[in-house]
Amino acid sequence: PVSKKAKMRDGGTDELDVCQQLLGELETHQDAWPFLKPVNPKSVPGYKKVVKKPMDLSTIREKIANKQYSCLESFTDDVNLVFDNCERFNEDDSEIGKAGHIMRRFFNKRRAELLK
Ligand SMILES: CO[C@H](O)CCc1ccc(O)cc1
Repeated sequence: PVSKKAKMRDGGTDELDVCQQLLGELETHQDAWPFLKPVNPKSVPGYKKVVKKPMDLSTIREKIANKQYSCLESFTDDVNLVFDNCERFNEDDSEIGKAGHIMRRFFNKRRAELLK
């Protein structure tokens, strides 16, 4: 049987490449500014209580570097967590709320394009 290792990249783009490509595009998007670094719970009243699992793009970058994602799905779960947290804490028509919706739509579109 094909070993797990043997399934690894053969010059083709494996799932890790897709994660790194998508993360790079999210980090450089003009509306990424609310999501680049962890929210400082000391500077945002209520955030620590409301948002049970904080997540941001720099933490996702670190998790990729530490090989903490087993597949594109586990990476996608963390990206969605960023935008789900944003919806919980921000009105849809606020500056940050609007940025979250734009970024989520962009991610879903680019992920579909890269997987085609
Ligand atoms: C991704 O940003 C977080 O949802 C925090 C948003 C926020 C930060 C400070 C404020 O005064 C209001 C909202």
